[in-house]
Amino acid sequence: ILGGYEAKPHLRPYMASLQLDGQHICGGFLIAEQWVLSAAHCTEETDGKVFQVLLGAHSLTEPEPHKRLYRVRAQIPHPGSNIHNNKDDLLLLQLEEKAELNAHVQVLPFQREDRDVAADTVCEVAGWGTISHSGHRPDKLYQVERPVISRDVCNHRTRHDRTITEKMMCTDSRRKDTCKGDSGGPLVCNGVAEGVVTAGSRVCGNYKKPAIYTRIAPYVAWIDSVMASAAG
Ligand SMILES: NCc1cccc(Nc2n[nH]c3ncnc(Nc4cccc(O)c4)c23)c1
Repeated sequence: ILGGYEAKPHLRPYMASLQLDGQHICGGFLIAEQWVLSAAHCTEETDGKVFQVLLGAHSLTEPEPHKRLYRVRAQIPHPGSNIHNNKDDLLLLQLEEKAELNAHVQVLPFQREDRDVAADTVCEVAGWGTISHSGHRPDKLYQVERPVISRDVCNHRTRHDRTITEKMMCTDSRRKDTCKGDSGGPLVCNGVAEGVVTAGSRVCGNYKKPAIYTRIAPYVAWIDSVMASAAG
């Protein structure tokens, strides 16, 4: 997160850190007791290794009550996701067991109605991604508020030039923005997850490249079917 600030500990109890060998790779969030939603691109440089999911954390390294690392039973990328574009950039992770819910570990509701969030709506995004252009990785969760920008503005030829589909949304990226390691985290508008951070052009903090999110509502059928099929 660039231009943001340290989050108040445990006020975002749905936040997940997707880790490999103890290192934070991507964000994610708890959508059900045994399910985390993240971004498919997060599996790109993992050469087939399976993530572990840290829940209940504020600090990545310090011991904290209710902080717990979960093994992952299955990682299911959306069938339409691919390395060449940002389409269908979603990843479902089934935890080895149901997460123990408490004050620090909670599910975040996601938007089920497929309707665009109005431009200028101020939403929040949090993550353990880099907090400087030099790539400084924070130990604590950071967050920032960002206004939604319309798809037409985001698709302008000087911005993302018609690559933003109706299954994506954008927020202003002037100074305050998502960055490396924030992918997979939720864009929360009025307490509801509306989008999932995708890296897009990978640029951070440049107003010419607004932040891009995969909208969740268009994927409700896929999410529900995967969770139902693997249930039990
Ligand atoms: N703002 C959109 C967005 C969301 C999520 C991730 C990303 N960026 C990145 N995703 N993956 C990356 N691998 C290497 N470098 C990256 N960006 C980077 C790193 C240092 C300085 C800087 O100006 C940009 C990214 C960008």
